[in-house]
Amino acid sequence: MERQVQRLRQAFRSGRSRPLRFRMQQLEALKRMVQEREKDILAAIAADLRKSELNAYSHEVITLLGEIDFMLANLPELASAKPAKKNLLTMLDEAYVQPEPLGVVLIIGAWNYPFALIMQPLVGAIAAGNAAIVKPSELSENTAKILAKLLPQYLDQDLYAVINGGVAETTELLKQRFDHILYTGNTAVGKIVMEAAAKHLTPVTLELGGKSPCYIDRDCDLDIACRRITWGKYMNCGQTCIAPDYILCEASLQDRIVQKIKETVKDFYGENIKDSPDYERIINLRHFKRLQSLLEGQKIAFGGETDEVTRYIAPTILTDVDPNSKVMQEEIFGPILPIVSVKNVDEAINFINDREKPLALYIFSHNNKLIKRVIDETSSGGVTGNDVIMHFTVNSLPFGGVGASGMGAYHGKYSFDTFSHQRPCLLKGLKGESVNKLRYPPNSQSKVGWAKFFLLKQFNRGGLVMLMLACVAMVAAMIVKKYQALPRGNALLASLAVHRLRWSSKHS
Ligand SMILES: NC(=O)C1=CN([C@@H]2O[C@H](COP(=O)(O)OP(=O)(O)OC[C@H]3O[C@@H](n4cnc5c(N)ncnc54)[C@H](O)[C@@H]3O)[C@@H](O)[C@H]2O)C=CC1
Ligand SMILES: CCCCCCCCCC(=O)O
Repeated sequence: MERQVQRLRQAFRSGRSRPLRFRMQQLEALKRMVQEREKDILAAIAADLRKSELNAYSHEVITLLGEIDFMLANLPELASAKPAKKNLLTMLDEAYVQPEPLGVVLIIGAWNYPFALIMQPLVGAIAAGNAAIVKPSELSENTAKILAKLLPQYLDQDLYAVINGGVAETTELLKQRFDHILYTGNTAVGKIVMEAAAKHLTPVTLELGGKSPCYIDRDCDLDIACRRITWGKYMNCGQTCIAPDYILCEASLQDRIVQKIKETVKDFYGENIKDSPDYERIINLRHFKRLQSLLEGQKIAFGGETDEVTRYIAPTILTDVDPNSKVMQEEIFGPILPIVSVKNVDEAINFINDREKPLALYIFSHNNKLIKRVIDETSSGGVTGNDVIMHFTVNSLPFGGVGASGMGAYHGKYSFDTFSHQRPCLLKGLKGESVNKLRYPPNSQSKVGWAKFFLLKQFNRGGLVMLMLACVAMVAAMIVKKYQALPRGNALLASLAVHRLRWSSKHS
């Protein structure tokens, strides 16, 4: 592994990944891979999650293609140097921020959207000019295999590599030095990743999980709210990091919500949910058993059927759920939807704030003021009002967690920034020592006064024009005085002193 990382580092040092043309070619190749090998990719996802090819395409390919197109269209602007505002001391210099690639980055993906969670960060890493190693989840083994097979066929093999394996291989990989790590997965492993990264002072983006609450206000169209919640909760069999984890609502709404979700489930998946091509399965037996144990002792208002052989768990609703019960202590990550009663929105806000900051927060209401209030008085990775999941699809919004749900963000411009260093550049000439004298020792009260003037004085547009005119006048005066042997710097300082005196009298 060490040799592999070294190989990538050498390729990165050759500078090959930096030119925009190269980055665009690699992104085009990635797009071609998705288009030409679509059938193989969808089949692998289908095999891992028992997902229909149509759903695999909708869940994992569409947003990825959007992300690649975004980068192709915006890369020249994203990668360009941005001029920076200057102060009086650097007025004649060049100041700009130049995004630069970080080096060799590591992307560790989770199994629940096994293709997108590797590919979408990879788009950002390539766009920003890095070399990258990707480590797909071993639990979604078919997608892991297809990634290892296809990526080397389409991408530069010295700069981009796939490493497959489980805990042992990832542990070994994490011993290597990377320039950034983007990890997607559970919080416990997130801590392991951060600890390993700390040994090399490697910055991390942690895309973690959590319990994303969904508050339904009394003043709301329940039909629409329940349809959207049913979609977001049961897609991918509830194995979505931003799925609404539980519902908070007034007790009087509970039965109507159950009824409406029940009807929607029938609309979406038919009478026999097991036969629906749109209803997935739990990834493995360990997660299946974990989910089964969350049902113990609960009041099941709908669903609850399970089948261990096929790892099927029916869309399930739990009512009158005790906030202290197990199902409310951990992220559910399955098709189980608890409803917890609260008296009003104040209690809902307190309920949310009493717990770890979630990855997503959903609020359903006709009342926009109430939605804004809940946003203002809580914290979460992201928010969607009157819908679920959809903020994930807007690539002008940063996607990521806060607090226990993660750190850093990606998607669109934010992916580019995550994998870049914003390098401040100030290019000065070798002239102007007479002014520089002011910052060289020995220091004096007068020099401090000048430093304050040069570094703190703010000019508005009019002031700037006046200063320019003053400078032109000074240069003219210096030419005239050239023969009087007055040092240039002194003439300049003499004129600026007028400005400084006026300014100092206001700021002393
Ligand atoms: N914020 C986000 O964008 C997303 C977050 N998630 C969260 O991920 C969780 C589900 O994923 P997991 O079950 O964790 O996926 P997982 O079991 O696939 O693990 C994630 C990655 O960590 C590696 N890993 C596992 N144990 C490790 C260890 N001891 N040391 C080093 N590496 C190790 C795995 O090989 C895998 O590549 C949920 O909490 C979910 O909310 C899932 C998808 C997206
Ligand atoms: C149009 C719907 C697209 C849904 C994609 C949802 C991905 C959620 C993130 C995750 O859990 O990895």
